[in-house]
Order: sequence, then structure tokens, then C-alpha cells
Amino acid sequence: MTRIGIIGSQGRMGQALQDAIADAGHEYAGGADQGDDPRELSSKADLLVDFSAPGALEANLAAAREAGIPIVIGTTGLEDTHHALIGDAASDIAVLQTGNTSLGVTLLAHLVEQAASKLGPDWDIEIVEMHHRMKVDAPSGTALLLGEAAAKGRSIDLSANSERGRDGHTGKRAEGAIGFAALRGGTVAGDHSVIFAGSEERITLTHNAENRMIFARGAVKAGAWLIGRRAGRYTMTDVLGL
Ligand SMILES: NC(=O)C1=CN([C@@H]2O[C@H](COP(=O)(O)OP(=O)(O)OC[C@H]3O[C@@H](n4cnc5c(N)ncnc54)[C@H](OP(=O)(O)O)[C@@H]3O)[C@@H](O)[C@H]2O)C=CC1
Ligand SMILES: O=C(O)C1=N[C@H](C(=O)O)C[C@H](O)C1
Repeated sequence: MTRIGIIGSQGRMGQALQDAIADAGHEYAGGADQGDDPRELSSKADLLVDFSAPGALEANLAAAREAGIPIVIGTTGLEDTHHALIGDAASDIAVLQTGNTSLGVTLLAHLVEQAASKLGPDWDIEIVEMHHRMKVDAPSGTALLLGEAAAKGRSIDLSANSERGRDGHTGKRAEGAIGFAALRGGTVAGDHSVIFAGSEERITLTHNAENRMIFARGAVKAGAWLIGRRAGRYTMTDVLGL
């Protein structure tokens, strides 16, 4: 039985994770929230699962590292500096970071990469996401993950080829750009569509999350898979064998 500690335990995902831990027959080791020291939690857990906020990441990685235990990071809104911290921690412990822990989105990313590779640069790619009114970051971590998959399929760099937040007289679409649009409202758990727009035809690949349990189950599965792995940075593709 694995003892799993949750960072952000009082949040929407934290609550879903507690259910998923119980459903999978693991032990809930406790939570660390705003103002808590994550080292207290890591000292009594076999694994940390972090769905909190980017500002908490550095201390969470340090706590996992000090205890020598793996960590799953589901928090989104991460910047390059956060990714550098994750890369550094992965030299000591097993770390899995992803914008989406669901099976459906992991598979969708593969389909997007394939489609982007087969269709070529004259098909414009737009990524549209919708989330609940409480979400604080945009575009979503999943939209960025899907953008990375499309960019990989096209062998281009996403950061140099993104169009985000169009407003006003934007000029025409940049050639080869990957566009992002973020909608917010209601209680939507997470909808993502990747649109390939060609001349006189369109292909749309869509994933709809009906609730947060798909993310929570995926995170618990990923965590159990990480236990006993050598230090390194892993993905949901590794966990699901896709
Ligand atoms: N990878 C994936 O599959 C998924 C990722 N997410 C991501 O997970 C994160 C959390 O989402 P959600 O549960 O909806 O958000 P919530 O706001 O409901 O929960 C976040 C929790 O983290 C707490 N928190 C904030 N700062 C810290 C800190 N420094 N240390 C410890 N705890 C802290 C918050 O406390 P307080 O309210 O007091 O600030 C809150 O309890 C988001 O980044 C979201 O995008 C969500 C779903 C799936
Ligand atoms: O904040 C959320 O709710 C979600 N966040 C993740 C993201 O940013 O992609 C995953 C999921 O879509 C729900």
C-alpha cells in the first residue's frame, strides 16, 4: 500500500484525489496547503502529488528531494524557470509533470502529433479550450501540451510559432502559426479541441472531460507507476505505454 501525500489537498483536485486514492486502495498520508511546510508531509509519505499553484513548486520539489521520494506535478501555469527546477530535481528523484493526467488527452496528443505531421504546414492549427470560471491560468496546461504535440509533428518550435490572445487589428494569421483561444465560464471540467483548417475542409479533434475524477485517477496511477523508478523526468506516455 502506497502512502500518498497531496499538495493542494483542500482544492477541487485535492478533493478528487482523496477519492481516487481510496478507490485505488492506497493510503492517504495527509495534505499540505497554503502556509504548511511540505517537508512535514514528505517525511510520512512514499509519494507526493502536487495540484496546487506554481509558487509552491520550488518548496515541493525540495521536500520530495530531501525525503528521496517521487513526485507527480499536475499544477499548470508553469514558466520556463519552473521547468528548469523540475529538470534539476529529476537528477535526484523520479518526477512526472504534465498538464493533463487523463488517458484521453494523452492519446489525443499522439493523434495531434500524427495529424500535424501528415497534414503539413498549409493546414492552419488552432487550439480552443474551455474551463470553469475559477480557473486562473490561460491557455490551459493541456492546450500548451497539445500545442507542443502539434509543433513536434511539424518539427517547429512552439514558442516561436504561437499566436495567443488575438484582439484588435491583429493583421493576418502568421504562416505556420499555432493559435490558442481560451474560454472561461460555468463549471466546465475541461474541453479541448484542436482544429486543422485547410482549404475548403477542416478536421477537429476534441476531448471533453466530464469530471475531475479522470485527472485524479490518472495522477494516482502515474504516482504508483513512479514508485521504485530511477531518477528522471517521466511523462504520461511512459505510464500508459502509448
Ligand atoms: N494536470 C492535470 O491533469 C490537471 C491539472 N490541474 C491543475 O491543478 C491545479 C489546481 O487546480 P484546482 O484543484 O482546480 O485548483 P484549486 O484552486 O481548487 O486548488 C488549489 C489548492 O492549492 C492550494 N495552494 C495554493 N497555493 C499553495 C501553496 N503555496 N502550497 C500549498 N497549497 C497551495 C490552494 O489553497 P488556497 O485556496 O488557500 O489558495 C488550493 O487549496 C491548477 O494549476 C490546475 O490547472 C487541474 C486539473 C487537472
Ligand atoms: O484548472 C483546471 O480545472 C484544469 N487544468 C488543467 C489544464 O490547465 O489543462 C487540466 C484540465 O483541463 C483541468
